[in-house]
Amino acid sequence: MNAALKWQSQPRRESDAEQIGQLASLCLKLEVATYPKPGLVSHLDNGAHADMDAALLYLSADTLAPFFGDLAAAGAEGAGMNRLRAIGVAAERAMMAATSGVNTHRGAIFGLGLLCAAAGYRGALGIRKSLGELVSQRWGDAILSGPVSLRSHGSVAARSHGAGGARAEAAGGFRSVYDIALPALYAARTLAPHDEEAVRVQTCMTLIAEVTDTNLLHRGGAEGLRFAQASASAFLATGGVGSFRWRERAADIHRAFVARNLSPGGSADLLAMALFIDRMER
Ligand SMILES: CC(C)(COP(=O)(O)OP(=O)(O)OC[C@H]1O[C@@H](n2cnc3c(N)ncnc32)[C@H](O[C@H]2O[C@H](COP(=O)(O)OP(=O)(O)OP(=O)(O)O)[C@@H](O)[C@H]2O)[C@@H]1O)[C@@H](O)C(=O)NCCC(=O)NCCS
Ligand SMILES: Nc1ncnc2[nH]cnc12
Repeated sequence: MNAALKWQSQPRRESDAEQIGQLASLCLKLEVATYPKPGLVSHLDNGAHADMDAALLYLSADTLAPFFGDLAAAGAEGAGMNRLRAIGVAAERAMMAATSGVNTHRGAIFGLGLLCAAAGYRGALGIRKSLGELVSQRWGDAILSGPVSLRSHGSVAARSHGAGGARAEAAGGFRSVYDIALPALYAARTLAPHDEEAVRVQTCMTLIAEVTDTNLLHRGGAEGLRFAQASASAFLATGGVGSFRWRERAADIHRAFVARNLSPGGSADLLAMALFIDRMER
């Protein structure tokens, strides 16, 4: 792995907004520096994306670091959802300007941004609750009653298929991260000790197998989502990253997603959020 992507020191005081922002940005980069992730962009190829590559995702992650810091600072000051939303919208605008209009991290700005706000809030109050629980308790109602874009790919897919997407995930306290991703990540550290990239692949596959990812619905409909979930489940059922030649099998699945133009962008975001929570709640 690139030396620049190694963990720096953990935020010393959880209220240190700038460090929280840097950590969030680093988690986005670690997600990118993970191969094979089915259909997704990595440092090795662009997956099912004609308009994105790893350099663009790293640039996007760098652009977002100060906004994540601002969200942590706002959380520490007890900000309500309106203020967080204004910072989130400014971050989306900065991302679009930096990427010349490519949606690299809209979902991650939302989820990771709320977790940064919760980290700031938790540090300021000096309490020990989980970040997901804090997001749900402090901002959950406002997240669900806030404005919804009727035209976004996600909201169209959500309406057609009854999926909750990024909003329901956050309002519910990120159950996909706490109940799916983190247990997979901890178990993978036993399956593949000393190989954090393998740990991230196993966590990503587990998320794809279990989450209703609105990007998969948008690109492949219900059939695309079923194919993606079945492929990831089969990888896990035959030993995942603990099995012989797992890299080849994961790369085969990656190619099958690319051939079908499937990309689980929501699962990529949830992987980055799991890495963030793993560091912050250790
Ligand atoms: C709440 C918003 C995020 C609006 O969301 P939207 O209405 O679009 O609804 P969702 O589908 O729910 O999700 C948006 C993004 O979240 C990621 N995602 C998908 N499924 C899930 C899930 N189950 N749980 C959590 N997160 C999920 C996903 O983002 C990633 O994929 C994007 C790239 O994918 P790509 O395939 O390129 O997609 P497109 O560009 O759409 O299509 P193509 O043209 O390429 O085919 C990338 O963004 C990843 O991050 C979903 O896309 C939000 O916008 C909002 O309300 N914002 C306001 C700001 C705010 O309130 N902030 C709060 C404080 S920070
Ligand atoms: N690695 C990745 N590939 C494609 N879309 C993404 N959105 C967030 N991370 C992504």
